[in-house]
Amino acid sequence: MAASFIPRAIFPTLDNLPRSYFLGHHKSALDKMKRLLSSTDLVLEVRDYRIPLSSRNPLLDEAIEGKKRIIIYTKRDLGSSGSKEEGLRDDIVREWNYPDPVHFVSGGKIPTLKKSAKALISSIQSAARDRDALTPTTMLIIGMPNVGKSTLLNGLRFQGTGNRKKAAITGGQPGITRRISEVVKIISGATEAESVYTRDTPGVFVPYVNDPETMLKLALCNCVKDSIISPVTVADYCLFRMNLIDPLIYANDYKPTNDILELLTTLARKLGRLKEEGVPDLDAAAIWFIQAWRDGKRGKFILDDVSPEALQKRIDEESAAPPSMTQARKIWKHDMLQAARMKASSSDR
Ligand SMILES: Nc1nc2c(ncn2[C@@H]2O[C@H](COP(=O)(O)OP(=O)(O)OP(=O)(O)O)[C@@H](O)[C@H]2O)c(=O)[nH]1
Repeated sequence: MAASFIPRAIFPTLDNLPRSYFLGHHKSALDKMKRLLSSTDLVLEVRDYRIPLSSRNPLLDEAIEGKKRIIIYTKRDLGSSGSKEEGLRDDIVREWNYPDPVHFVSGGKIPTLKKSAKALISSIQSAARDRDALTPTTMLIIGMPNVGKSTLLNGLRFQGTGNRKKAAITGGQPGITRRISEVVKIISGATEAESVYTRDTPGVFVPYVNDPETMLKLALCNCVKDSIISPVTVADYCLFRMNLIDPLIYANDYKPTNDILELLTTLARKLGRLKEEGVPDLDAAAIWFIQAWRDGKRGKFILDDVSPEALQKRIDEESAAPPSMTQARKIWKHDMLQAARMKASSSDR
């Protein structure tokens, strides 16, 4: 770390930050998912490796209670720097989820996903064999928005059937999948009873996020649309986290700093992202800065605390008077109105 630079120890509290992203199609997908569960043998719950706690969804936990589940942490390639401690960290995540099997996968593209999907396929086959049934196994792939559900489905299908054609549409923004898909064969068994079929589902967000920092982590990992929280705020959070690891991560863009506006102004000029009369476009520079981290080009690190106590701490926080689903929808509408007003007043200036 640069000798004279002292990173911020805490990030400023942001009381006005939107804390919900619970859309109409999230609610209808959840309702339909619940109806499908009676004919589902196995659930694959997908979470983001960089936010193993924040990408859990208690709503989904509640909906699938009693169902056999395998938990998959995707995007390991974006959160893993290859250090020795990571093995211990992964063990803690496994313990959090015991007795559900846990897999860590890497790769937004089929060839890279192929390797990590192999162990997962064995785990699915083992769960399918345990059913000891004469009919094929049916699964649902569920999780928060943009965690990589559709990508995983395509990768599993290639690994399990040899079919490379995409069965599910994927994309870099949350909400690409809007409806529960038809069933797709992902494992061809020696007999039909040994085959496995799955449905892809739209990402479902939590109704309300108690802790503003959790909302920032979800936004930084792109589980929330970029239009919901100001990109400058998300970039500032990204800078804060980079500084705690090593400010040299962004040495290509700027010298070590705690001042996001200074950094984005320089970056906007460097990238040629200028508005009328040469005014630096800070939002455009912020999105570029965030995206570089999301793509693994500005440091690979995780955002949640992974310690044996962290899961229980999170559950305790979540149980502190959660709003009802109706209240959550109201909060969401209020947050959106507020954000639109702030946007309108800043463009008037
Ligand atoms: N680097 C990397 N990228 C991944 C991985 N898994 C998925 N992605 C990328 O993450 C983005 C989101 O993937 P999707 O599969 O569309 O996510 P989803 O969960 O289906 O998204 P929703 O439509 O919101 O439900 C895409 O750009 C993928 O290429 C991974 O393991 N590593």
